[in-house]
Amino acid sequence: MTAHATPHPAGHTASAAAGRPLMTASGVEKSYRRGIWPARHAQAVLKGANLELLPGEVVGLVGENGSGKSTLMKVLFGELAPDAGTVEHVGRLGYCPQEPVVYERLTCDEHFELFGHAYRMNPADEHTSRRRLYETLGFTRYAGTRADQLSGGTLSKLNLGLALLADPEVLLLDEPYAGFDFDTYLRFWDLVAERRAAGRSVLIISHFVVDEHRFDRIVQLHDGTTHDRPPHDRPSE
Ligand SMILES: Nc1ncnc2c1ncn2[C@@H]1O[C@H](COP(=O)(O)OP(=O)(O)OP(=O)(O)O)[C@@H](O)[C@H]1O
Repeated sequence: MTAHATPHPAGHTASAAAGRPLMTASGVEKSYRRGIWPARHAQAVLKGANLELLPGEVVGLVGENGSGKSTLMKVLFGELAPDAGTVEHVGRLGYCPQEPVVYERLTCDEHFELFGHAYRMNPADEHTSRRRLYETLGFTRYAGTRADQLSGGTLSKLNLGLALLADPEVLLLDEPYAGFDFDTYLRFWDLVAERRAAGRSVLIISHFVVDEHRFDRIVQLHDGTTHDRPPHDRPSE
């Protein structure tokens, strides 16, 4: 369950109103141990990555396969501890991992109920949010279906819905729309636009150049460090 959210510390709204970053990562380093003895070695994936997410910003995280995008996102969410560096955030975090983390035997409704409890939402708010997510993402008819009987695309909708349930200040999405049909894909971007308008921050790992105009800013991960993508590398709109 912690794959999708963290509790809600006090004082989050004041910071968003002041326009201070909702998330700041500085000097993040992370290595993985690889191989078996005597060839065991550490592979440095992040070598001082920095990231700042401001209220109302939708930021794209790009980089070639294996550059460390998912690793950075896991560190931002707190699923992985960095070897060095700091990550701070304000308010609630929503996280949509690349591989859906769900309970096979629970229905979609039961997932929302469970996550609503974990977020300490009151049941009426949870129901309203759940209904809206079913409608927006188009999977109301699967409310009573168990996760192990869902198609890949519907599972992705549930994964995203759980990350959005509690209206998090910071939303971290790891390739969230890979399995979506075109209508859902467009509705996904409507949801993202709503979050921007509400002063929330969204970080999205994306491989699609055609989506780059939808971001306010693009951060590229290369050789373990983050770089702002220069405007001239962006496609014309
Ligand atoms: N748990 C792990 N143990 C060891 N190595 C790992 C682990 N997770 C990732 N790696 C390695 O770290 C590097 C970065 O992986 P990561 O998944 O963060 O990259 P990515 O940019 O998200 O890739 P992609 O675009 O293919 O999704 C890769 O070389 C990968 O093999």
